[in-house]
Amino acid sequence: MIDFKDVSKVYENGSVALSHVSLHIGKGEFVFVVGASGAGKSTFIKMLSHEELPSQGSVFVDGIEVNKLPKSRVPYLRRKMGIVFQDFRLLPNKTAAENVAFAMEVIESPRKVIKERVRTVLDLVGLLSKADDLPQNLSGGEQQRVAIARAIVNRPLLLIADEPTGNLDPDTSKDIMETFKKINHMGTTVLMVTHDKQMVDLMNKRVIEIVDGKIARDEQKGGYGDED
Ligand SMILES: Nc1ncnc2c1ncn2[C@@H]1O[C@H](COP(=O)(O)OP(=O)(O)OP(=O)(O)O)[C@@H](O)[C@H]1O
Repeated sequence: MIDFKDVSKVYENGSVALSHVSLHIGKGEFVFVVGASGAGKSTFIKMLSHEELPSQGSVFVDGIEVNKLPKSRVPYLRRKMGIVFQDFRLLPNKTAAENVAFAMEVIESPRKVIKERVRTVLDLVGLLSKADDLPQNLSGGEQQRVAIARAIVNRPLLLIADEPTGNLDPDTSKDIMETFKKINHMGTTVLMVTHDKQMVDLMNKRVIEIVDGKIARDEQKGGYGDED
């Protein structure tokens, strides 16, 4: 699903964000990416969506060599992934259902399919009863559920989450994590950047730790580690 082959990233100002990273993530895995602030986690994720390109090495997603992809094919690559952010990023003047539907409208899905699929994913994340509510009338956890529904509505192979529980309390975070687990069990590969030690320790999944742009640890059924 994901392959990094000796990937380094040096930004224009000389910051070394990734240094000789090689790894493989298989289809259907659930992987946490942890590490201190500035370690290179966001850069790692940006390599997958072609938001940043490596200075050296190759990045493969579902057989596509991302670093060689022409700009015109980037939307095709991005359709393979759904992304969830810490700050939800919902459209404030659209309801929960409309926010989710929007992700299908932009790829011109037929209206009937949109209607059915939006209901299915809102049901999956447990928010069908709030389909017609605006984000401002939803709790943080509910807003994040809408964001997750939006990220999966086009059935991506890969779900990327960048600090998805960063703004949520521990109980809500636990519920959100259960939702990711459910989506993973349905076959979607999940890659999650987090500082949430409690969640990583609880989930008992693969943990990749980045320190100063290098993979310092790659452990199956790992914990968060010592640093905070
Ligand atoms: N656009 C950029 N231009 C220059 N340097 C950058 C850029 N983006 C990141 N960096 C640098 O690259 C290094 C890795 O940054 P990155 O954002 O990937 O870390 P991170 O682990 O995601 O941090 P955080 O947990 O704080 O989000 C840092 O030294 C950062 O200052």
